[in-house]
Formats: sequence, structure tokens, C-alpha cells
Amino acid sequence: MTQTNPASAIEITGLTKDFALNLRGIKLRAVENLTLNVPEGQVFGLLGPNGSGKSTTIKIILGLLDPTVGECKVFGVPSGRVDSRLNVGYLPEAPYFYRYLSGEELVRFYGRICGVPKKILKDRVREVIDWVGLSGASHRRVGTYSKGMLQRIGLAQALVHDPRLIILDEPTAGVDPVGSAEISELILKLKTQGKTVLITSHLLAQIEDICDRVAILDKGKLIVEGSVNELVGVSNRQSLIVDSLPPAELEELRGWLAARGHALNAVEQPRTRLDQLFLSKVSRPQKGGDIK
Ligand SMILES: Nc1ncnc2c1ncn2[C@@H]1O[C@H](COP(=O)(O)OP(=O)(O)OP(=O)(O)O)[C@@H](O)[C@H]1O
Repeated sequence: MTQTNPASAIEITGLTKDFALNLRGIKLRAVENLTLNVPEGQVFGLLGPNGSGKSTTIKIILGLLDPTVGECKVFGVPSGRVDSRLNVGYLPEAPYFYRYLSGEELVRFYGRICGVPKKILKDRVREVIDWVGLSGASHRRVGTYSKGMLQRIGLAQALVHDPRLIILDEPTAGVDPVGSAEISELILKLKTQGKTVLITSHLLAQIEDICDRVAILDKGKLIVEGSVNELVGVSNRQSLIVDSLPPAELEELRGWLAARGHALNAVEQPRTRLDQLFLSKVSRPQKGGDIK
């Protein structure tokens, strides 16, 4: 195995992907000259509007599609090679699971496909199902699971072979805010275990909360890439949160700042975020019960 950059989980260089649309040679450029580095051990958000090339990029990382131009390496191994996938777990955008299998049977099935040794498979399956909070429902048929439970069992199948890189395509699509917050918590736990997570999501507040870095694609091109703190922080301003001031004292403060050459730019009532309000009001489901 040739290891080019040990600090990179994914290295994409000059990647272009064209799809042939018809026999007359009309092509659609889904990804154009993309260069991207996903550092190992970080949560990385791949963002962009519908049709911007996120899923195409993921399929190339997974070796499901070949690049037209450029290259993609996973832990230093070209993504077209089968061994590049040994350390990758994948939760597709709309996973299709065989509905008559129980959660446990499903995860065991994927564990066998991924080569988890037989003697540890049973314990490993229980461990990951417990980890995603589905122990109490592991014998239920997957066809009876709610959307949130399906995403959790999908996460369990992606983790069963203990991969170093986990790719999650829209893991919270259609999941309610409680389920969504729990998936965010699981992603952050994966990070504390040293895993690399590549996630796509249209829930930008969630991405901001959990990602170290993000890349934004538009029409197949990389528009922005960087650390979330650098991208959304405003470096030349500060917020001070104080108890409510009577108008006279507020004017005094404004004058005090003006005398020192500073402006009081905004006086606002702090607001809680709607998702935090929602989470503080609704009950969390019992583990293994009707998890949403
Ligand atoms: N197999 C294919 N054949 C032809 N065109 C395709 C194919 N797969 C994707 N495309 C086109 O490539 C472009 C990028 O699609 P892609 O699915 O990568 O976008 P996306 O960012 O994942 O979108 P979404 O957020 O809707 O999932 C789109 O214009 C899409 O129609």
C-alpha cells in the first residue's frame, strides 16, 4: 500500500466527472476540477444545492464511479482499488434494506459481507446495535422501523467492520429534530474515537454544530473550503451578553464606547435556537422503544 499523506483520509486531486447523456456524445459535467483534502480524525461537511455533485463525488470516493479526469485516494490508496474500501463505512442517502430481516440479522449480513471474522461477529453486531441505541428493537423487522430507526440501523451496518472513515449521505433526511440531534451526538462520538466522518446534509445548522471543516460545491465546482470557525466567525467583532440595561445606562455605555472610538453596533435580545427549544420541550424516546 502506498501511503502518500498519512494525515489525509481522502485526497481528491483535479477531479472531473462527465456523464454521457445520449449516444450523440452530449455530456453533463457533474464535477469539475475538484481538489479536496479531508484530514483524518475530523468531521467534514460536503455541502451544496441539489445537483451540485455531492453524491457523484461520494460515489467516486467509494469506487462506484471512475473519474473522467483526476484522481481520488482513500488513506493513500486509489479509490478504484478494492482495498481502498476496507476501511470505509457508508450510509447511502436512501438506503434500501430488506424489510423482512430483523435489525440484528441485517447488521450481521453486512458484517459478513465486510469480512468481520465469524468468531467476533455476534458480539460486534450487538455492540454496534447497542451503540446506536437500538438494542431493545434489534429483533424487530426492519420493515416496522421508523425513519429515524432506519437511519440508526444504517449507521450500525456502516460501522460493523470498525472502519476508519464513515461516509454519511444525508443521514438526517426526514428524521425529526430529536432523532437528528441523536445522530449528531453519535457522529461526535465517532470523532472522539478518532474516526473520520464525511457527511452531506442540507441541515446547515447541524453541519455548523458538528463539522470541523466544510466544502461547498455549486454546479460541480468547489466554491468554498475551510474550517467552520474560520468561515462563519467574524474576527473583528465581539458580542457581550449583559443583564438588561435601562435606556439611560445603555446611552451611558454608548457614550463610554464612543469616547474611546468604538461603536455599539447592535443591541439585541438573545434568542434560543428553535431546535434547542424543541429539544428541551419534547420527550426523548426510550432506548429500544419507538425511537424516531
Ligand atoms: N448517472 C448519471 N447520469 C447522468 N447524469 C447524472 C448521473 N448522476 C448524476 N448526474 C447528474 O450530475 C449532477 C450532479 O448530481 P449529484 O447527484 O452528484 O448531485 P447532488 O449534489 O448529490 O444532489 P442532491 O443534493 O440532489 O443529492 C446532476 O445534474 C445530476 O443530474
